[in-house]
Amino acid sequence: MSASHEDRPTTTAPLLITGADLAGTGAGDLLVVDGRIAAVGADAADEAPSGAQRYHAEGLVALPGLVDLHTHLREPGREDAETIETGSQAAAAGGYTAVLAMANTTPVTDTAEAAERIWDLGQRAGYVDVHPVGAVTKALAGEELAELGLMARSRARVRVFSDDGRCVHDARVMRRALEYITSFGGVISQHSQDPTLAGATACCHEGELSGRLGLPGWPGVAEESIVARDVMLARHTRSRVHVAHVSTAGSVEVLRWAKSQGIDVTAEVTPHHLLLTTDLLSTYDPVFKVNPPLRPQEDVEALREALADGTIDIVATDHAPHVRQDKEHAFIDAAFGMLGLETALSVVSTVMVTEGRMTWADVARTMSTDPARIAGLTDQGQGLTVGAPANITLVDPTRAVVVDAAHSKSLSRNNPWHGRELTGGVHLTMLRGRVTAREGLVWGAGA
Ligand SMILES: NC(=O)N[C@@H](CC(=O)O)C(=O)O
Ligand SMILES: [Zn+2]
Ligand SMILES: [Zn+2]
Repeated sequence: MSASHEDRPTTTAPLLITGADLAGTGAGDLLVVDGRIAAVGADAADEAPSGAQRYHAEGLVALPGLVDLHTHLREPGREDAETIETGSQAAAAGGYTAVLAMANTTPVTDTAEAAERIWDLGQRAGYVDVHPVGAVTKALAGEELAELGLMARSRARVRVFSDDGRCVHDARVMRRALEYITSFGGVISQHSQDPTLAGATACCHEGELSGRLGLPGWPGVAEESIVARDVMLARHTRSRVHVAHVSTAGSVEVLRWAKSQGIDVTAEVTPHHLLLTTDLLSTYDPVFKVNPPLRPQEDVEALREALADGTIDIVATDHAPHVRQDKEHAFIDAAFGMLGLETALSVVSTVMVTEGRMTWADVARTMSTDPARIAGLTDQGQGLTVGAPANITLVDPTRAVVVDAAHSKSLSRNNPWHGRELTGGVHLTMLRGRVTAREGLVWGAGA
């Protein structure tokens, strides 16, 4: 839980963060005054008022606060698995300053009131900004459009709409939704899974292994055919679609083509699809059961390449907490989903930066600025620039991290990274100049 005030750098006074690598552009200083970045780079120290505190960040990387476009917080309805408070704590500990909370709660976030309540609870907790994602269809039933316009015009300013957990399968409904959101610059985030090709029981990549394990398969084409359909619908409607949790090389090919045609499509990949493969299922451990399923190494390689070359725009966690009673079942009956907020940066650091596929500037783009831009956020993702809100994440790029599921801020323990050694970890997170996390301790609005 939270710690005493003494452990927390006070930030009411101006703060000079010295010597950090500024998002991969070289070492410099950051001056934070009144919750904003007041100066950046070599002259920041000259501009610091005499009373400014110093925070020595030599050897660390400073990133703009991370933004997660795909989080499940389970409140309202399943507060035994996660609450807005605990999920926000996990997010802050993981270097995030904003998350988008998916709509598949009970009840579903399909009204302006429901969306405003989530935003308010997030602000009250005060660890990260919690932006509600609005449902595309009422109760995620896939039939009638939800109150998209009312949610957009509400205090919650909803811009991202998704039936995530379910695919908007009816092409006519998807078309209507895409048409509707153009009036306020929204985006539909699609869970691409054709339920007629991969139904509710499909729980494993369809291939040699699914046959051997006797588990119902989920073929890549169930994803790829929806991605292909949706980019054509986006072109037809001159609207904007975002592909959630891309998992196959075939989807990457479709995205590459769609982007070459100027179609307004963006896409995300999860940390688990960048590192874990389907053969982990040979033990039937349900912690590795997720939608879409873990895929073979060829797909993982294609996803890494696509993230590095920009075909896949961003990394999103799909943090999906589940209680033991829902997860610790025979594989076929267990819930889909795995935790991700606290480990995402370490996984990306390990797979993409340490192994030379991306720079820290790419991490800033794929985990902060671009997710914020896709979500239409106005108070996040401006980068480390003068005048921007001081949303800053300090990363120790060489730290050896051994993941321990027991030390999570999440209420749930379905952590597929338990026991793994990763390179690079979050040192400190700051939201509008206020430290929200440092070395695993977290502080909210009330601290
Ligand atoms: N990813 C998952 O396996 N599960 C998600 C839903 C989803 O993202 O499809 C959940 O809500 O648990
Ligand atoms: Zn999904
Ligand atoms: Zn999801």
